[in-house]
Amino acid sequence: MVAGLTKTRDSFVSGIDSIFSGFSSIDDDFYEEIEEILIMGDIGVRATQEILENLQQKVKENHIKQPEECKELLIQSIKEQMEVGETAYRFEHEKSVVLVVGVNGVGKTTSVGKLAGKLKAQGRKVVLAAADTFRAAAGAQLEEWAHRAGVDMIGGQEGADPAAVVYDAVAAAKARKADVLLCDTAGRLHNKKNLMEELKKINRIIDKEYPDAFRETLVVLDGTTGQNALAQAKQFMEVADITGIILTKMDGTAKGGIAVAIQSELGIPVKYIGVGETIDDLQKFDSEQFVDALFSTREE
Ligand SMILES: Nc1nc2c(ncn2[C@@H]2O[C@H](COP(=O)(O)OP(=O)(O)OP(=O)(O)O)[C@@H](O)[C@H]2O)c(=O)[nH]1
Repeated sequence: MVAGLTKTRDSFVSGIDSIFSGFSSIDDDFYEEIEEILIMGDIGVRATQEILENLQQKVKENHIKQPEECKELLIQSIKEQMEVGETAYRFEHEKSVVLVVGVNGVGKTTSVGKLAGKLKAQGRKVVLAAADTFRAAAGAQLEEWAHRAGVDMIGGQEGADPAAVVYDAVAAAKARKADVLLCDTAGRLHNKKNLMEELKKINRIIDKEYPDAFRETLVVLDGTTGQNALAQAKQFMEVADITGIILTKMDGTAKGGIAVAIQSELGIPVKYIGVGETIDDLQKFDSEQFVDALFSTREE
């Protein structure tokens, strides 16, 4: 878990450790330094405030006097900020349809491929739907991933109706007795109304043709874009009923704290993080492990 988060961890650990060793008493300056480091790590203003309030309360309750003694309490406060319910991964174990949305370039197709590989490795039968028919290469790219993951893919011609692709894919998933149907859908945000209509149409088809399937809609966000990822998530929430987040490229950023910000601000769990370009580089997002990894000083 530590692997892939090195950049974020390095910026966090050096900053946080210098506060704990650099202050001799717990005062306003001490809390301001912590605040600055959390915000620099892209944890976001709101989450940072909540974490700090929680920390201050813990310091009071436990009659803590020394800054070094605050480190564990800070880790605990961040973990509490990030707690996710047990049911977050229900779709992995049930007959389900997963719609994956996200703008071009964030790593949507790659994430669908990785998720297919992960589910296949867990013994699930997966069918992919290439419902991003807007871009010529998208289908071909997903086909490569289907091959890599060893799963079937249903596609359509460039410019085909994405809902028609989903219709065919639902039929295939039923016929092949698939456990999970993963749909790579379009993510054009410049025309919100069209995108909303497209997603509605896809949802109507699934409701009608596959009513007993559990439903999940994941938005893919590029973790290196920091607060922009948060803004993008908000826009997708306006057009779809988002149930989870895949945060990609976490290996390429020192601002992994964005995971905390997104989850706190939106109230939607980060379910996976991407930490590289290969099929194995998708991890289930475990907030406890994530926070431990951020604060770990272990060598890899
Ligand atoms: N380092 C790193 N690169 C990633 C990760 N996820 C995706 N990428 C890379 O990001 C680039 C874009 O990924 P795609 O999957 O093509 O992105 P997309 O959102 O599907 O975009 P389009 O295919 O253009 O619609 C590719 O070069 C991927 O290899 C990740 O977790 N870490």
